[in-house]
Amino acid sequence: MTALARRDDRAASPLLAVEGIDTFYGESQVLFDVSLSVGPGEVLALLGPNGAGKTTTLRSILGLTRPRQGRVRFDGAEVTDWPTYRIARAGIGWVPDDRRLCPTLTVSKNLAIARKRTRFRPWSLKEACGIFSALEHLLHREAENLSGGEMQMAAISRALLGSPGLVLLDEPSQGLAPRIVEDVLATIRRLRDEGVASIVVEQNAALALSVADRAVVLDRGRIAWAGEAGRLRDDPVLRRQLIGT
Ligand SMILES: Nc1ncnc2c1ncn2[C@@H]1O[C@H](COP(=O)(O)OP(=O)(O)OP(=O)(O)O)[C@@H](O)[C@H]1O
Repeated sequence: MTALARRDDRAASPLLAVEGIDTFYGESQVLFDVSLSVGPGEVLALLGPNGAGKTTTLRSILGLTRPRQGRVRFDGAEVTDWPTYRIARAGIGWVPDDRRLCPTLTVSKNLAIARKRTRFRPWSLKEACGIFSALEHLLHREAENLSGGEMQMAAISRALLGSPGLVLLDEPSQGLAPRIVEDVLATIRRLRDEGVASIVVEQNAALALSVADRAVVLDRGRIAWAGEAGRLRDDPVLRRQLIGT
């Protein structure tokens, strides 16, 4: 296959395709035949009640909890069996719900070790500081001394410095002051404008739907609903039925 044909192939298929995955913790099945896709620059809200399987879906995409059935394809390659570091290097960034920075390293060091080159757009430290103006003043602080909001800024910036084509954000608004939540939403919109896709897992469905193009709702490990985010945004009855909010 020529390089041009490969590029055409990539353009025609979704950036990420999760196809019929079943994921287990030990003998306990948590995901049942879950499928979803995300196009380049698209924002997908992944919603559902507590324990529905949202984080497990992100973990399955990253190879942290490997699906037993089904496939995960990213950027034209099947990555289902790849180790997590290779999936990250292919261009998937992760902002976990507990942020997971190295506590004894400075923010600057945390960001430096995350820096990667992928085939996607690179992000500089200066650009990250442009998005989160407070970041510049935090660079020399140890991560363990940051507030929740500061940690979130650092965790999102770390994902950006990995040059992602897709960022997985797990509960990005959790515990944040409204002003920082606004910065996080603005970042997701900026990523979309730059062609970087996101999957946003949120307890706050209204918040995720305010930036999402499409939404998928999980219920007890199964897809309960999938469609345009605007439909859920504009239909509080349907939203209550599906998510309980
Ligand atoms: N490490 C684990 N070992 C065993 N079971 C787990 C583990 N992690 C999660 N589970 C179970 O898997 C199910 C799905 O959990 P998951 O965290 O994916 O849901 P979630 O939709 O992200 O929930 P929440 O919104 O509460 O974070 C739950 O029943 C949970 O108890």
